[in-house]
Amino acid sequence: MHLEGSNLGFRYGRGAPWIVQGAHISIAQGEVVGLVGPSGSGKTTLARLLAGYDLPQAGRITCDGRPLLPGGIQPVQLVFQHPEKAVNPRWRMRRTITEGWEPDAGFLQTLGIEREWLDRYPNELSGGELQRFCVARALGPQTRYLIADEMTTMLDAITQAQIWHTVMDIARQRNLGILVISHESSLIQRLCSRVIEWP
Ligand SMILES: Nc1ncnc2c1ncn2[C@@H]1O[C@H](COP(=O)(O)OP(=O)(O)OP(=O)(O)O)[C@@H](O)[C@H]1O
Repeated sequence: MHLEGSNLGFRYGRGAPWIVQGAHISIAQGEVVGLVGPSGSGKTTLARLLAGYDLPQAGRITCDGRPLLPGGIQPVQLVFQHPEKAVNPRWRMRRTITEGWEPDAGFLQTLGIEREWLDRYPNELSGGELQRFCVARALGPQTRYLIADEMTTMLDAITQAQIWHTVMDIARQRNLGILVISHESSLIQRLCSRVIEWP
């Protein structure tokens, strides 16, 4: 069982330079893989392809042997650096969190989400509080692979450690594959059993 991209090619429009070209990547179920590389080299672009946000113009992506399907609940979930861009500002957090699945109180507690935050709007939460919701939302029962693109970069060290501790626990229990994209080499070393140098 793998999340796999083969011979991937992607560019932002015809005539634009190829950002991803001839790329192969494979993440096994249960594996935690780091992806490191210079700024602007296409890591987020690759993450978006692997999560089905954009379609590659060349190559193919499979998740546990099957192509990613548009719409519906996705087995590959992507969490970005900026949670405020990933939520609907007009929805209270209860609606955002239950859009894809209904985590119980115990699950929310493991991510340090307080019950009264559910009635707030995104702009009434700190970045770290909001990112906990984005992480919770991404960890529904259908999730097989998580792509963490600078997921905790903007958080303080304690919050970062708490979130990763919980995510790694859940990943172990459910045998999730994780791709960790980060410029923080200490984080990558701590979490990952394998590191891909990009491009
Ligand atoms: N929507 C877009 N339209 C056009 N070009 C884009 C778009 N998004 C990204 N790019 C360009 O694609 C290239 C790769 O960007 P990407 O965000 O994938 O890099 P990255 O490796 O994740 O960078 P960083 O480490 O700084 O986050 C950059 O040159 C960027 O300017």
